[in-house]
Amino acid sequence: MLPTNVSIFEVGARDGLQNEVSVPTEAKIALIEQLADAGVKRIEAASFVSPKWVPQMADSSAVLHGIKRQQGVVYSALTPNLKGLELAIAAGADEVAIFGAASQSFSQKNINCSIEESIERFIPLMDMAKQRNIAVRGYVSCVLGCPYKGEIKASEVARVSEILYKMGCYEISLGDTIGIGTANNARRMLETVAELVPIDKLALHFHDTYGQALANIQACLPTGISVFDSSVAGLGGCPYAKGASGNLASEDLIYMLHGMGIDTGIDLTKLIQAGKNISQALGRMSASKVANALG
Ligand SMILES: CC(C)(COP(=O)([O-])OP(=O)([O-])OC[C@H]1O[C@@H](n2cnc3c(N)ncnc32)[C@H](O)[C@@H]1OP(=O)([O-])[O-])[C@@H](O)C(=O)NCCC(=O)NCCSC(=O)C[C@@](C)(O)CC(=O)[O-]
Repeated sequence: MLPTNVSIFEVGARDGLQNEVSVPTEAKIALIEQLADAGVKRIEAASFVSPKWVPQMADSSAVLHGIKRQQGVVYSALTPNLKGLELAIAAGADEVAIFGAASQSFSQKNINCSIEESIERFIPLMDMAKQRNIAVRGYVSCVLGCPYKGEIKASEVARVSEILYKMGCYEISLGDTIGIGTANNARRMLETVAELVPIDKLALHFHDTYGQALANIQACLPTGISVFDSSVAGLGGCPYAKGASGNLASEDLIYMLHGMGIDTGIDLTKLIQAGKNISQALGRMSASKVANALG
């Protein structure tokens, strides 16, 4: 059975803008406020990682301090370690996310340590988050393939996901970092992970590099999965996955879901405008087909 409503986790301001030319802090703040105005309830707004690694996110504290917050909206931030968590708390993040990978090579390139070392690094972060009552989301990258290693076993994705879940992450977002998956293997991977982590604790985070993200989501919907990450205007990519395009465009996802009678609580017209505004600030066309067709 298909869900009647789903939750959209908007990652454009983080996953999107981390891989675009730097945009002014004011433009990031305007984007986040416009997303909230469009009815988006979960917004990844910042990333407290090393500014040497990802300079585009160096103004994360100013972004979180600068936004006018809307009640009922959760503003989240990426945190790779304890230092990141401390900075995120000081900036007023409502929740944070840790990020691991199902590929050793990607883990090394992205966070400079092995999968096992990353888990060790997350332990004090999880302890402090618990003490401070901050919810933690977990990402697993490379769930359908790795830019360095190639094929990734679904059993490895399930293993890492279960570890993050058991450590206390309230939700595990499964990242097809390079957008390489196709419908049948996306569904098989999800079903394998769901043997170890309840389906209502999982989210899908599909990049659209090969134009497969919508088809993959549609193939996964009958499993009962109901949380999807997407990026307004299809912003972004991943700095440690060369050639990866942005996440699935939120406008395209919402158009499809509404067309299927699945509610998201998001005003598509306002969302398209938010996407147009940030695309303009970046000096490029939106990567959303729906935004371009309706605009
Ligand atoms: C994890 C580290 C920090 C390890 O980096 P490292 O160099 O191994 O760490 P370190 O502990 O030796 O620290 C090096 C320097 O960074 C500083 N530092 C250390 N931590 C922080 C922090 N939190 N905030 C600010 N500064 C920090 C630290 O203070 C030190 O500064 P220095 O003494 O040289 O001046 C680094 O590898 C890093 O920042 N990586 C982040 C890479 C990244 O952001 N990737 C993109 C996000 S993941 C993604 O997009 C995938 C996802 C989630 O969307 C899902 C998908 O699509 O698959």
